[in-house]
Amino acid sequence: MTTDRVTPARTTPTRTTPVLEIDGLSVDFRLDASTVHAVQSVSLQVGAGETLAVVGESGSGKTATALSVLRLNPAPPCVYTGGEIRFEGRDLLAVSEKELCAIRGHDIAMVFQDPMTSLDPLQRVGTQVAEVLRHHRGVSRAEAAAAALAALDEVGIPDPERRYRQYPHELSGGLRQRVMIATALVGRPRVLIADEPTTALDVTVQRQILDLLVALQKRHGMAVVLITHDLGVVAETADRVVVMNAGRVVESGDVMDVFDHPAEDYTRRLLDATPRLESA
Ligand SMILES: Nc1ncnc2c1ncn2[C@@H]1O[C@H](COP(=O)(O)OP(=O)(O)OP(=O)(O)O)[C@@H](O)[C@H]1O
Repeated sequence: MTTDRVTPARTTPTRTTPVLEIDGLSVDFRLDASTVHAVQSVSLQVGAGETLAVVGESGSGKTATALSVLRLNPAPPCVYTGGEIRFEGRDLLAVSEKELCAIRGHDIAMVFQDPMTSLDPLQRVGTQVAEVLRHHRGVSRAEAAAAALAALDEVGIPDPERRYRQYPHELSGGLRQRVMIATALVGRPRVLIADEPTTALDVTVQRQILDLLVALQKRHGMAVVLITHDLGVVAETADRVVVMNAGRVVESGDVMDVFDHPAEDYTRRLLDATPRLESA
């Protein structure tokens, strides 16, 4: 039997000091004939060891918000029209491209839905993981290779020595996503932004990847921003949730509070569209 209520499967831990803070962010896409106000005065924050889920229907501005953190929205047509994104006392919308380059992948990393678009098809996967360290940490080739191998092992890739030398097309979707996670985490970022990291995978592999992300977060104490359509995933993995609609935050709070007592009709409708989850 299914009902329309999601039951969160875990309690919400204490909020920690924010590592990343988005404050009043507004983002437009200026097209020839019109302007899309994709993100409107969005504020959110995430602390070390905490998972913040960002949910909302398609087109609600989740990805545009996430990409803004590293200024990865395509400009043009993207224009950042307001707000601040604070990381370690710096406003990421104001720092130089050089500073931002040093932060990307090192302090703040991202994992996307489709690893095929993020991985270089012409480079061995191990080399791609190692490149992050070569680029950001300036370590020797041998050190980077050893760390990349360890990272492939850590994300649960079987026979990592062999996989290291393979190209993305030789790996399954699940293994490719593990490589992406290794690439994101090898630099030991303080913030991981995961945008629909399991959507392209089949259901059993989705579960494995989510479990992996949760385990890695616990081990390394990262702040995680998880963008997803799947409120079941939110109930199981996130501490707090931000609900977006039409570019705005309509509701936010601890997952259990928001899911048990949604204040907004929009949140209620999202929850109503989600099959019941059994408590763990
Ligand atoms: N590069 C772009 N050029 C023009 N419009 C864009 C661009 N990227 C996003 N938009 C628009 O901005 C709005 C927010 O899009 P966004 O991708 O952030 O939504 P989303 O909530 O992440 O959706 P989904 O869940 O489908 O990924 C949408 O109206 C979208 O069409």
